[in-house]
Amino acid sequence: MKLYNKADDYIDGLLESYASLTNPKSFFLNAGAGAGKTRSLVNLLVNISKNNGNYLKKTNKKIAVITYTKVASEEIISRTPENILFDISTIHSYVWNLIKGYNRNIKEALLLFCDKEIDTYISKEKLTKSQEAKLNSLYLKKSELEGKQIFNYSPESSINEKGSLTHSEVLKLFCFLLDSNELFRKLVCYKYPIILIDECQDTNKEVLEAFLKLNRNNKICLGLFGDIMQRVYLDGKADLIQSLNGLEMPEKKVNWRSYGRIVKFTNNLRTNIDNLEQEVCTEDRVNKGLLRICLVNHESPRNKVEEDILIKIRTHVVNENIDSEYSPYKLVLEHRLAAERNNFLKLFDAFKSSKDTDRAMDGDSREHTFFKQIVIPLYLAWKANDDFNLHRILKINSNRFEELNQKNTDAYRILGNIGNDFKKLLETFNDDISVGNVCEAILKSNLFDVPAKLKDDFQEETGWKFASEVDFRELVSFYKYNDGVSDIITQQGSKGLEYNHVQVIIDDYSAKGNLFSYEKLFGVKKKSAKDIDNEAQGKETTLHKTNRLFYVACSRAIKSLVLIIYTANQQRVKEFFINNEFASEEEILIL
Ligand SMILES: Nc1ncnc2c1ncn2[C@@H]1O[C@H](COP(=O)(O)OP(=O)(O)OP(=O)(O)O)[C@@H](O)[C@H]1O
Repeated sequence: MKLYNKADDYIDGLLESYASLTNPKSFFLNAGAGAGKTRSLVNLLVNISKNNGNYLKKTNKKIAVITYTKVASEEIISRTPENILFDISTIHSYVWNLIKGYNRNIKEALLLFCDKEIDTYISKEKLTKSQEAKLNSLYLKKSELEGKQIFNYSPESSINEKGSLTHSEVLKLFCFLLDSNELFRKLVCYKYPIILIDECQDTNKEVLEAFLKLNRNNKICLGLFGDIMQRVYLDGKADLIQSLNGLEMPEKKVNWRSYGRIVKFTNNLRTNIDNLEQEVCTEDRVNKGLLRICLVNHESPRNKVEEDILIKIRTHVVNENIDSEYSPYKLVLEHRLAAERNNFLKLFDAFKSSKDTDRAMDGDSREHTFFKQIVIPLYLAWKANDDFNLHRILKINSNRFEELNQKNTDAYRILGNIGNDFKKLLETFNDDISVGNVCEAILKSNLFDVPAKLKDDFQEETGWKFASEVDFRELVSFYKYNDGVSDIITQQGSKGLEYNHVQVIIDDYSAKGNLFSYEKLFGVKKKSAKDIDNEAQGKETTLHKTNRLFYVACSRAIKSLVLIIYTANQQRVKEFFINNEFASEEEILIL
């Protein structure tokens, strides 16, 4: 039996005592990556269910568990028994379930928000053209609101149906009601005596403040789980630690995810920030784990460099018995870098040309659903010569079979026609077909309902107009990436996940955003005047944000971590790692 680190064994019992229904104590479990925060949260749910399940059922109370993503809620739901006792959801679903139906209050609040905004414009001496336009749109919104009785919202949808509440409105309404409506506040406290929030460092700051205030004035248990070093979204509360007066602050010390070398490296990334130092979980892991830092000239061809690194590290991993195989996950800064490596760059650029790139890229629109549910499976079944699946997809999705349900139909003729149209459709498929050609062929076949935006007038602002000219294979690759099936993921998107082998791709030169700058972090690029100014005022700078993202990405690794850094100054980056004692000479490869 390998000796394991017992330093945190007492934590789950402590949380259980805090989550008492008679003597609740609110807490913030602050712990580094891989410390088992999510595991402690799930254990707490199991304990609550054991200790208070019957009482909660009898009184119709529940435990609220708020996660950052839907995937995280699903993960917790799958690991939790007696789900009936818990409301496990994202913040948007949770707050909407609480406020929906309060139509009169919602209307009053929205009118109030509108009036406040109108007042700020009216009080200005002179308005610019865009401010005038905004003011007019507010008057219009106000008059529409006045005639509205029922408010709708769809938490999971990225498409904002006309007239439905927006994501930020729903959060704002919740905070407003919690603050101003005593009955609503009482209802929340009665229904949810324990409210647990995972990844609280990234929870919307207004909502978190509202919960903290609720906790100060009421007898509930607010349980926060998080790591301030892993705040990667701008919406989170930057001064979280300073606002936790009165909360218990247990800390977990052990890292249950990574091997020793990686734990040492990620600990180093926190020095001078909060000095949180983690311990390795078992004795046999202490001297294990691989770290390599590959410094590459930023003008080098990406594919060739990365292929060479893959071969080199694979040989090392296998020969040194670190693992029997090496298939790393690549963590990149932006979708664009993933597109370059996953063969959908033209499609990415097409989506980038749309008015709302995020929406075009998120894969949630009606057009995306059409492709994902029908067209891609058809194309893949055609490529695989899979007759069974081809006909299955046709049967499930084609509207033409409805004709068979009518009286006195000639089933033989109808099925014959469908078969002919399907055959013609498949004949148009080929390896070089474009997205537009596929849509055209599907429209012509009259077998499926094609969304309006994909019909002949491909609409420009959605990005589909340019996408129509792109090779259909790019769309196939895009959906693989979008569904998380590919081995490339963004650094932000990797939060909460873990992989045996990780390559963090650092390439400021291919990334187009300016929120992060690794070259500044490594001292290759000078800090901007704004950075220096922010620093002097104790405010957050690009360097802080980049360091946190770097920590999140590196701490996903279990057995090996390889940094591939494209830089304008390999020597300077080397000095950064050596001088800070982050890595040794042998761990750095200049390529
Ligand atoms: N006490 C434990 N014993 C064994 N394995 C554990 C223990 N605690 C956590 N783990 C494992 O360690 C890994 C990390 O746990 P978890 O995802 O809960 O950490 P986390 O603190 O939420 O991490 P992060 O903040 O990096 O997302 C998981 O594989 C989990 O199963």
